[in-house]
Amino acid sequence: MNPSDTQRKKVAIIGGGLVGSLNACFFAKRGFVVELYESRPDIRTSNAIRGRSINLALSHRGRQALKAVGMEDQIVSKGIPMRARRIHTLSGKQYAIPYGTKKQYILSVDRANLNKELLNAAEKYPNTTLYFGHKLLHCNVESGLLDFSRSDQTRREVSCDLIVGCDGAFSTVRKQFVRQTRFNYSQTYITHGYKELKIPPKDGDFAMEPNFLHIWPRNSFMMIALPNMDKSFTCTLFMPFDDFEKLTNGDQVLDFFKMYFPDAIPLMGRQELIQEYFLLPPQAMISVKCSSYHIASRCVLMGDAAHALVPFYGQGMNSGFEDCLVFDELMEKFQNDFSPCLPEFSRLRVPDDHAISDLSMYNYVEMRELVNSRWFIFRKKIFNLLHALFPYTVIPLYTMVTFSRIRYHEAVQRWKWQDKVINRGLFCIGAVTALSGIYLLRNVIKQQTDFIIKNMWRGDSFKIFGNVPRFY
Ligand SMILES: Cc1cc2nc3c(=O)[nH]c(=O)nc-3n(C[C@H](O)[C@H](O)[C@H](O)COP(=O)(O)OP(=O)(O)OC[C@H]3O[C@@H](n4cnc5c(N)ncnc54)[C@H](O)[C@@H]3O)c2cc1C
Ligand SMILES: COc1ccc2c(c1)CN(c1nc(C(=O)N(C)c3cc(Cl)c(F)cc3C(=O)O)c(Cl)s1)C2
Repeated sequence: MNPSDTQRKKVAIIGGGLVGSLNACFFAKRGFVVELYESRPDIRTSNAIRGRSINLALSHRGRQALKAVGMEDQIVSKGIPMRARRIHTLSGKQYAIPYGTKKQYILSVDRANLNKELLNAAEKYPNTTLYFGHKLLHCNVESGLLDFSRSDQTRREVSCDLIVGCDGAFSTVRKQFVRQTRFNYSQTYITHGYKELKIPPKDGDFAMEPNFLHIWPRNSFMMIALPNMDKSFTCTLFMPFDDFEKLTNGDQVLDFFKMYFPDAIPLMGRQELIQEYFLLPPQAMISVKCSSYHIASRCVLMGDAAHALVPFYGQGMNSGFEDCLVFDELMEKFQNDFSPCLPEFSRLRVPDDHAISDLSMYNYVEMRELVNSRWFIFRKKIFNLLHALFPYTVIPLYTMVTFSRIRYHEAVQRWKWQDKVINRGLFCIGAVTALSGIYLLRNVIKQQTDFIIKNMWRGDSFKIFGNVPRFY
């Protein structure tokens, strides 16, 4: 399709969150007429109480998408590198587990600032218009008609050539897919919730080492902390709702933190901890999977609207950003023709997003229960040793996920293959060791037996048992 055609095509992006605002940049850059509709007020001007300075981990996939619209340097410059995990043990001992080489680090970025910068970037394109206070009520995919309710309670109907649903985990656009034949959908609320707490700066500086993702793993629950540009940390406490419900007053919260996160109390401040803790109820986490992501050549889902992940791999935004990048790569391949592009996007992206969804759920278990088990730590050490010896053959799963654009489902396949080889290798090493031990033991027993028989025959019993007093 030639450029003039794109200028006649209108793309309606539903949702002005992280993925919707990035998508607006991609489509505007291609010359389409872009209209972005966001139900909330403009976060750049509204005096909405700046909630927690919620931050996110930005990694390679997300950075590549930002790079494609010329935003990577601008966003990275406002991120804080995290070069390793810093594990806080119950005893107060801390140790670091590097993410990899000096070049392999993730970035802690401020969610609200990232969203504002992407909206500003989208708005700079003359062919882009942003509408806030526009909540999509219904969309007719066949006709391309969109029905909005506006903040002044009036209605507005809009038509477009392509609907891009970036309206998050509880997507209204996705609701239109349910009536499509062979559309599969599943959602799971996990039994854990999360609360966000804050570690303020101490004497004008970070209260902990800044260039780390801090983790307090405690089996059935855990807490993590990411650094902010204002030298504070945003802590996220993940715990079963049942356990949150047991902490109903300040004393119980303090006793809980004294028991499990004693080093965090002086950093947070006792009163501030209690105040922050009861500011909001624990938030739920949902995993959404669906397929396919498109309807004909008229509608496509991206980001959490297509695949909301539990956050235990830090890939929700990164995978949503990669959705935008993959779609743009396909638009390039198919010269902006929606007809081949949309089905190919679903064919490529559904297996990958389902793979990272499963991985995130698997990690939800692994990070809590296995991280303290000796076998788990032993295998991690073996894996890291093999990776050091064979860096291009044995690659840790999180390295493929976080520091490459290896397709998510291919990373899982490779990890399963590596895991099988290592397990077999460990089994063989174990078996050889056991057999060698048995063989050596057999020889020793045989020698001892021969020695005993030979000397008993000759009556020299003390040689057999050393200077044992003779009672007979
Ligand atoms: C605790 C936690 C930690 C996380 N940490 C990370 C991390 O470290 N790294 C990472 O990559 N990801 C992380 N994520 C995931 C990340 O936050 C999401 O994947 C990302 O925000 C998804 O962006 P989105 O634009 O698809 O959806 P959203 O951010 O949900 O945006 C959807 C937008 O659509 C709007 N909208 C909804 N309905 C309508 C409608 N009917 N009409 C108009 N507008 C509508 C909403 O107002 C919203 O602005 C985390 C998530 C959680 C919960
Ligand atoms: C703001 O709220 C949140 C909430 C959860 C996360 C993040 C930000 C950022 N997250 C990242 N996870 C990985 C990862 O690959 N794994 C396996 C990990 C998984 C867990 Cl749960 C963890 F605690 C550490 C690692 C780790 O390896 O450091 C990254 Cl790499 S970044 C999880």
